[in-house]
Parts: sequence; structure tokens; C-alpha cells
Amino acid sequence: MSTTQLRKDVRPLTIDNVTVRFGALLALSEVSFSVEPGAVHAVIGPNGAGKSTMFNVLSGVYEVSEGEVRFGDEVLTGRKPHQIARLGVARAFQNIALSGSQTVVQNLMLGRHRLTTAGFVSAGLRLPKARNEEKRHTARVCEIAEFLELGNKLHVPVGVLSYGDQKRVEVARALSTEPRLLLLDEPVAGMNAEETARMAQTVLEIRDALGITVILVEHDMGMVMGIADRVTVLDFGRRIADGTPDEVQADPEVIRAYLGSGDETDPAAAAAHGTAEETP
Ligand SMILES: Nc1ncnc2c1ncn2[C@@H]1O[C@H](COP(=O)(O)OP(=O)(O)OP(=O)(O)O)[C@@H](O)[C@H]1O
Repeated sequence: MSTTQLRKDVRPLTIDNVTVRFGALLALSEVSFSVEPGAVHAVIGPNGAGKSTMFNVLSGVYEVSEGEVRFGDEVLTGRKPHQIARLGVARAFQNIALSGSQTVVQNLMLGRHRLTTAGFVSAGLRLPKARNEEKRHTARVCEIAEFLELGNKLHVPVGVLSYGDQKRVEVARALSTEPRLLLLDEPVAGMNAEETARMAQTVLEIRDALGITVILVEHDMGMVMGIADRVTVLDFGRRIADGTPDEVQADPEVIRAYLGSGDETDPAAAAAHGTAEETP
């Protein structure tokens, strides 16, 4: 865990007995775990285990059938996605949700919208208050872009950037909302080894520099085991393990779940091949 100072308003996240049913299918079955403030916490599991469903619950896209999610004292379940966003939970999507024709800065400013206070009229008339506010927000999103190593691409349309850079803009867009909790949905999916190592490093830097909590769903076991403080493992909608990377990699039920699934991203195999040590 980082020794960096936590943002003061970062709270523990508690997933308490969450069940999600789609008709007869149990996508999540009485799943509980907690995420410590300032942790990098990974949620893993074979295909169909319920990882995306869990993220959709955390961000308010899916309603739970039973159970509750709390962020400190605030109950997240039962709220709409925009209400959860307002509580400081931001999600970077696996399938990039950016406007390709707009520049990096323009995309980040869209992410910033909820923090702007100047009304439509004063912004439209470009009154001094609105101008100052826009300047302040632009300066901050440029800072965030620099942090994501996009400083020399601020005015480039996102659509012409490399895939790896587009994924970084997606993370920067989520950070532009100044979240207390960042949800990263397969941040390295489709990336090459170099892009993956850079993103792994970036995730640690985000946590350390901003003092926020990061939860990631990811199939790349080398990346997960290299950077996560804790790992929750799902299989067929059930939580089958929860612990440090070393603990879950040695857990017989986890090994069985991955071997049974034929998933080549088996955590034990990743450990045996030393990939856990390769990524920062
Ligand atoms: N909106 C939905 N309607 C019906 N079934 C769904 C819905 N969303 C998910 N499911 C089902 O819930 C189960 C869990 O799916 P989920 O997408 O959460 O798994 P996952 O662990 O993210 O899988 P993957 O690694 O393949 O993305 C699957 O059987 C899936 O088909």
C-alpha cells in the first residue's frame, strides 16, 4: 500500500451481500468484499464470472436484486449513474467512450462539466466569471493530460491517436471529474507489452499522486498481480477468494476455477512464468 497521503474525503467501499439476477441467471450471488481507501484493488475471474456486472453495480448502471454498496456512509445502490458520479466515483470504460473528432482537451473538458458552476447564460455571453472559470478548468485538465503523458497531444483530435493513447485519454477523462474512487474497466485490454507496462505504472502514480482508491477489472494477470494491493476473485457470480496477490495465486479454488475455464490468463501460470514480477 502507498505511503502517500490520502485525499481526506476518500472512504472505504463496502460491497455487502450483493446479488444480481437476470431472470433465472445469478450474475452475482451474495458477493461481499471491502476496498480500503487508497488501495489498488483488482476484481478478476474467468469469462462470465460477473466482473462487468459488479462494475455496472458500482457505477449505478445495474440495480442490485439484493444487498448494498456503501462508500463511507453513503449508500450507492439505488442511485442513478450521474448521482454516483457526483459522489466522486468515475469510470474509465473498456470500449473507449470519447468523441473522436474532438481534441484531447475538449474531451477532458466534457468530463469536467459537473464541476463547472458558471451558468449557461454567463458562459454563453463569455462573462468574466465564466471566462475565469473556463481558464481554471482548462489549466487543470491540461495538468491531468500532462500527468497521463499526453501533454504534447492536447490539441490533437482523439480519433487520430494510437489505441494506447486513446485508452490514456479515457483514463484522463475519468480523472477530470476529480474522483475519490476510480473504476478502471480493463485498462490494458488490447495494449502491447510496452503500453501495458506504462499503464500499470500510471495506475500506481494516480493512486500515489492523487491519494484516491482505484478498482480495476482486468484479464492481464501479470499487470494485476504486479500492482494490486488486494484481489477479489469471482467465479460464476460467487466470490471465491479475496486477499493479496500471493494469497489468491496460491488458492486452490482460484487455480481450479482458471484451469476449469481454459482461460489462458490463469493467475498461477502467470506467477509461474514470472510475469507478476515483470510489470511494475
Ligand atoms: N444485461 C444482462 N442481461 C442478461 N444477462 C447478463 C447481463 N449482463 C451480464 N449478464 C450475464 O451475467 C453473467 C456475468 O457476466 P459479466 O459480463 O458480468 O461477466 P464478466 O466476468 O465481466 O465476463 P467477461 O470477462 O467475459 O467480460 C454472464 O452469464 C452474462 O451473460
